[in-house]
Amino acid sequence: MEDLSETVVAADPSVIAGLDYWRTLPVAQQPAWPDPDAVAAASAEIATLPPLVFAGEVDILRDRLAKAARGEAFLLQGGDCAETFAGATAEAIRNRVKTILQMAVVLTYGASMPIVKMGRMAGQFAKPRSSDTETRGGVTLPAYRGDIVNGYDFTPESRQADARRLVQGYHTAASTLNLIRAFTQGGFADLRQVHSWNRGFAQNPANHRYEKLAGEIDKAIRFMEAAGADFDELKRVEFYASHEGLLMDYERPMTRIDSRNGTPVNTSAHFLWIGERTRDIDGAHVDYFSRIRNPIGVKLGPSTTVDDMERLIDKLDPNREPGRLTFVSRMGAGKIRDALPPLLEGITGMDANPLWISDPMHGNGLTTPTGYKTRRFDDIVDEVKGFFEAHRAAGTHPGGIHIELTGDDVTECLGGSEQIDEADLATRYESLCDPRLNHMQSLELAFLVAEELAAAV
Ligand SMILES: O=C[C@H](O)[C@H](O)COP(=O)(O)O
Ligand SMILES: C=C(OP(=O)(O)O)C(=O)O
Ligand SMILES: [Mn+2]
Repeated sequence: MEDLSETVVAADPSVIAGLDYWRTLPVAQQPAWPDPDAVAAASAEIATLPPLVFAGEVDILRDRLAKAARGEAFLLQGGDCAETFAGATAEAIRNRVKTILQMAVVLTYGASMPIVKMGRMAGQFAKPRSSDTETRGGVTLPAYRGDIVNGYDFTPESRQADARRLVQGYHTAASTLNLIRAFTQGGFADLRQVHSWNRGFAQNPANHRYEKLAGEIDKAIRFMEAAGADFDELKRVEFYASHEGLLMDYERPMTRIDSRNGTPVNTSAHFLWIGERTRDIDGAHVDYFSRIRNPIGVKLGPSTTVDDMERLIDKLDPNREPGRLTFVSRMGAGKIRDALPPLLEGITGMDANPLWISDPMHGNGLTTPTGYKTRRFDDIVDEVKGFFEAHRAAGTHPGGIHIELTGDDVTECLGGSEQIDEADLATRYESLCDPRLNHMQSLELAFLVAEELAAAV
């Protein structure tokens, strides 16, 4: 009979102490909680709740990302800038998952390469801000820092940080992830459903192009099935959850010890990234993330020096473990061709193997005279092109893209073949933070990236 008993390894006390070392360091971008006892109680409650992801899944993802770093796969990471509690509806979650599945099909088909699918979903609730406050009509209040911290309504009550939101964040992440798992494990993501993922979306040129491609895939599947191939393996799709690891009063209590080997794993998401504003090498975030086993990302903006990058590699990936470290380049279309090549060259002598992905969103923000935060689709495309060019020149692998998107027909980014202009932004602008590509713009971008990828492999 099979022995089902597990060897349970307890954590070394110094490992646990290390997980709290960040508390002695400068910690950027945390809210001013008015009631520290309530925060301590919420964190203690979260620490007793079940993990949202398992250490074994995290390890599989690390292998997938290692493949992407070697140029044998490509990471597609996308979702809201700021998920909201009210936005965690079945329809919105389904539309986002469908959009990512459709983009992944376009990329797989165009580049004949496995696509690692990952949502900025099920925990993307905390936001770093440029300013601690926001002023409207002469009134100044704390900035909105994401639903896990405070409310968006512009009143003193709503903008005050509220520790009860930490626990609500956990439960909203749990129900979102539950639905994602149902969609991706229950047959909905089966490649034989490739047509149905397009149902319900408005008809437009990108959809039309997608339909054509789906028809070709359908034909190929029917041919292979007739020839005896077994496609049941395609019923389930691996789909990973990720968010910015920002809010320490949430991330620390979600950290658990893997009983199989005594190492700490953050169980709030498979993958977490450190933002551009919190990647200080001597700061709390980098220290905490250096101690957990999940694959992690670091955003790199245009001011990043080779020295910054090298110190991050040594601190976060001292053992040069394949799949452990992802650099998310977010330079801006006007800067990437100057800012990325020195980093790609600088790394050659380091025996390091990070995955490089492009976030073409965060370096391309602009505010219209009417006050909308937006981005131009053309700048986004141009930055992606600059990212591929830099890798081509350096002989390194362009390993993925990181996109703010939604499956809904919002009007938040300018351009695309629908030609959204400044006046259109008011029609359907729903993001509480940064502008997202809508469904059609997301598909269009996928077709463009597929062309770049096909040329790169
Ligand atoms: O994704 C997030 C934003 O880029 C970040 O929160 C900064 O936004 P802000 O300049 O509006 O504060
Ligand atoms: C805040 C974000 O990005 P960055 O840290 O690159 O500015 C984000 O991804 O929403
Ligand atoms: Mn954002």
